[in-house]
Amino acid sequence: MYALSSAQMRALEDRCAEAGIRGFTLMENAGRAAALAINGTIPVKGKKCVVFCGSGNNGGDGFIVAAELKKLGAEVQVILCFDLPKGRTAREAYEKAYAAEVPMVDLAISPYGCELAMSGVDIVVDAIFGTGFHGELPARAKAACKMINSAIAAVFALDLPSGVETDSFRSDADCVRADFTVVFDSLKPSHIMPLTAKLCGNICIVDIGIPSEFKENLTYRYALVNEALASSFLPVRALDSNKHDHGYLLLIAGSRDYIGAAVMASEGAKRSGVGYVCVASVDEVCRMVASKSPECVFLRLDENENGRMDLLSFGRLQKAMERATAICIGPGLGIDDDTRALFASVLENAKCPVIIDADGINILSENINVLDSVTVPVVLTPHIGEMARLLAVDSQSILNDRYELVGNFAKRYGVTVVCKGYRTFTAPAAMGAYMNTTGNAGLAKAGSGDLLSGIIGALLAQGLAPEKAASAGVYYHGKAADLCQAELGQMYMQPMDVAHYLSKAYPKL
Ligand SMILES: NC(=O)C1=CN([C@@H]2O[C@H](COP(=O)(O)OP(=O)(O)OC[C@H]3O[C@@H](n4cnc5c(N)ncnc54)[C@H](OP(=O)(O)O)[C@@H]3O)[C@@H](O)[C@H]2O)[C@@H](O)CC1
Ligand SMILES: [K+]
Repeated sequence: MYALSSAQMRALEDRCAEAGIRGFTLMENAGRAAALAINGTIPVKGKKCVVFCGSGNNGGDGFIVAAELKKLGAEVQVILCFDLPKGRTAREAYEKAYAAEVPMVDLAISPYGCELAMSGVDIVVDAIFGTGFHGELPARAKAACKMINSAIAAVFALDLPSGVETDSFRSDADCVRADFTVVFDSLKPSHIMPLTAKLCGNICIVDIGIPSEFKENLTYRYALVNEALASSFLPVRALDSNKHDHGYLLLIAGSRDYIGAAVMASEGAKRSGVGYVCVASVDEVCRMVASKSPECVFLRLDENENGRMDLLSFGRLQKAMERATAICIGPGLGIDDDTRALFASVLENAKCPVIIDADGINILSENINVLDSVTVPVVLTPHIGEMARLLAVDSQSILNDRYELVGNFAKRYGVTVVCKGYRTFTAPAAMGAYMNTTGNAGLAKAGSGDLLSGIIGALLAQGLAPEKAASAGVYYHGKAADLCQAELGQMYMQPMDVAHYLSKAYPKL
């Protein structure tokens, strides 16, 4: 499911106008559909309803809702938060409510009248601001939002809760906290981003008469990754295919101190459809992976005095790199001069997509500009702490502004970034974000990231575009964790258990 930005919504409105569909027709459709959605949730007949209207088109929708709710038998009042609408379309809507004899009270002139209107209210409709809102709520709107939030009533927001920005995921501290949001035509980015999504309550999307063909060629900026989208990204397995048709993942992972990372990454990879998993590592790691995954092939590299891969082995690695259709580097690698040089050589010589995880990310953050000379697609899978290191800021700054910071980083370096954490999201090199909908706190354990990098690596190796491999990988990793949690519980579950549940998570092809 995709979301449209406020600019895209405006462009659609313009396109409708060019096609002879009046703004007022869309507004009437929106208001009627919203009134029906409200009545479908809580039958309004005999109920006391208050509609807070702003002076823009969101307010215009509010006037239509007020007239429609009255028709449905509700006892309705409008609270005018600002001056009467100046725009022609919203003015027409106001006149409709006036003609329907909906009582109106002005917040600036009669605060007491507004309090009276709100006493014993059952349903509140928030039509103060919609997609036009930006910045901070003006004082009068703050007062209105406080009245809405303190009412013991069901709160329905029209399009967006007032005080929530459409595209930036910022919201005013006093914004409306809705129980339900009636969304017009399409989701907007803030409906799906976790911090603002929780302000919307339950979401109901209604058709307002914008022809669907107008949306066919839009470049979507934000996508909510659900089963339908994730499964549409998965590779198709031809009936007559053989192992060579399904890719060759070269997994450069592990060291004497971090043997398990390669075990988990290879487990994720081999359970995700790839034809070959080749593990390149020191002898002890190869032995351990072989004992768990006899299906893998191995490239044993010399071990240096720190128990890490020795740069002198790089010649042998290069041969495997020629064959690889994707490379995953980083899990359990450790950091020293050899692994730094090994990492730099892999980036320099890779001819296929590369996924960089864990210590690969830590090495990269020492000199992020090496990405400027990389010509193959790159996927990075940092958690918040690693992302902070990549951006050289503190973790709290990332948490405050993660979509913008990570999105700008992905664009600046031309890489796909999987920013891991609560509601992991994937920022492609182009623009926007894929918001994940699966996963739980049982994944907050060492090894989960290794498993994920193996899964994404396997999907990349099968030829998926980086943002599709990353967002589908994150989705099925999270779905497997949700299935695992349901049977084993968050305390007990381990990444290797999650790998087992991939069998139930992936669609049966
Ligand atoms: N797209 C469609 O097809 C359809 C859309 N419809 C409806 O239109 C809604 C969008 O309407 P809208 O553009 O008039 O903006 P709205 O949210 O009512 O705000 C009003 C004005 O407030 C202003 N403003 C902003 N921030 C402010 C601040 N901090 N403090 C003070 N003022 C501030 C800002 O003016 P600005 O400051 O930018 O000059 C803005 O223009 C949309 O959500 C949906 O409900 C439907 O009718 C059906 C068809
Ligand atoms: K609103």
